Amino acid sequence: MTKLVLQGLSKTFQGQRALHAVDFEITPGEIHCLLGQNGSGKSTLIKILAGYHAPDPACGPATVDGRPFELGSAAAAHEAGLRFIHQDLALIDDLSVVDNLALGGSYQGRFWLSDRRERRRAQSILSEYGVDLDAGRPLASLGAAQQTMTAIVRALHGSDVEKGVLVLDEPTASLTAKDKDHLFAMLRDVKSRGGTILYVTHRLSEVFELADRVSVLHDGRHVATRDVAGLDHDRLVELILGRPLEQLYPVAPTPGTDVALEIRDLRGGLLKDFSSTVHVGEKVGIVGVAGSGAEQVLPLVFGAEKKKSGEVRLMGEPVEPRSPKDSVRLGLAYVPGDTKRLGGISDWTLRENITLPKIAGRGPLRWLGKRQESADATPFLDQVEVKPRDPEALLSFLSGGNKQKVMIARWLRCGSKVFLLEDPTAGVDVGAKSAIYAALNQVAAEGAAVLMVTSDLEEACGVCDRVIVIRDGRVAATLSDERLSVDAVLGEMLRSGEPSAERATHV
Ligand SMILES: Nc1ncnc2c1ncn2[C@@H]1O[C@H](COP(=O)(O)OP(=O)(O)OP(=O)(O)O)[C@@H](O)[C@H]1O
Repeated sequence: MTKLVLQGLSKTFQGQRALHAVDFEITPGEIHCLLGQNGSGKSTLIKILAGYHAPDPACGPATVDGRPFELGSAAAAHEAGLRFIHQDLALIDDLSVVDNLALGGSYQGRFWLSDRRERRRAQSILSEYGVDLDAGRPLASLGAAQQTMTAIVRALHGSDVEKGVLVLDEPTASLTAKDKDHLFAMLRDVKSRGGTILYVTHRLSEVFELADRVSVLHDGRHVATRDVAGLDHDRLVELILGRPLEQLYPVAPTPGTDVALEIRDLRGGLLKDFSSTVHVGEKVGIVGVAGSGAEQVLPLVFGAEKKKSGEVRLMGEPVEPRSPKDSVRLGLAYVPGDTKRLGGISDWTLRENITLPKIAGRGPLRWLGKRQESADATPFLDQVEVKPRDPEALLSFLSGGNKQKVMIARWLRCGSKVFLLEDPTAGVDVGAKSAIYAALNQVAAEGAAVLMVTSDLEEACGVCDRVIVIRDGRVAATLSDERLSVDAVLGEMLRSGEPSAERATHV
């Protein structure tokens, strides 16, 4: 019995094969994970299914429940019962949640639209799925996690997902642990009603938590399909990388004692009070559920958002960055979580994107030479394993994870004193994650301080010397050494009530 079958699926972009004759099938009622390194072709496969890309000519037939459907046609995919949550969510920033939920479906009013009625209806749809969100808010004003939940509700609502296939491309990349649990409960519910799910992720713990089977792509080829029950973590990593991975978290240098970054009584947005210090060579993590204020710390420190009060000192000197340009000059590097909106420039080359914050001219007139810029950018592309390794490639042609690696490479090149990173490895494959952690160790060993907000608690505990938990806008706990574990961090994140000043351990 098969639900979805693809045969001999190929896709070529400008002479580059992204998929090579992929045969792939899913059985009804299963949760099937599609895995592979960055650039291995997962999103391309999904975009062909969704009708966003046409496949190469002469591909074999695709079927759902034995019935052929036309690949490369959005209407045919919808008709066949396929529903999608894409990596970029496919929502419209300028519209409200109400209007985004109506996209591709319909409003309630048949002859005229009543804003109040549509809003009430959208609000009740959100609460039906347990999503606590004001439906009237413009999408652009929501955090990444809330946007993802909006896209998920839109895909689930009003479609007989149990009859078709629900396809999710890295839905948890910007979700906190609590949102992820919420999403998984929704997916298990879909499965219990007979639904079939195709799920792309780089978080291998999710595979063991959720999936029945996995399929692995490598350089556009289908290399394996396995039952999850017969796999362990190392074997799965080996299937994805084509080699064993020695160590995901490389041994870190011991932090120094000098203070690199000091933050005192920082307030702004949802953040009510945040104080901490980060030492030279230290890596400090910040975690919190969505809406806790954790996501606000780095933009406030960097000057990307205006703080209400508080002081930031860099190497002992008070700094008051008025603009991101100011912050860069002062030695702060910032990789925002939402790199789609705040990161690179899509129609620029990798060379231009990497050299953007600090353009190095040569000679007395500071001439900019393409060749010199390329030579300057390439070692950083290599350090975090960007594919393609071509400084002249356009950013828009890179896979999601490779775009993220370019943003990291950009800041590694700047030789910054303090790195402010939001979900630095979101969407990055397990091999490249290890390369990014090694690069962070290297900048730390050279004396930089790292402050990172992450939704991946294993990463927080594996990479950071110390993890600060934010709850209700305040520091609830700081965990390090033997007190630092995923369970302890999660426990502090989910504890109810505002943290009291006495309980919070400020360091
Ligand atoms: N529109 C495009 N134009 C040119 N090349 C593209 C385009 N989209 C994808 N590619 C290339 O196709 C290959 C597969 O990319 P794809 O996005 O499918 O990878 P992926 O497995 O989803 O990666 P990730 O895990 O990073 O999301 C990559 O080499 C990518 O650079």
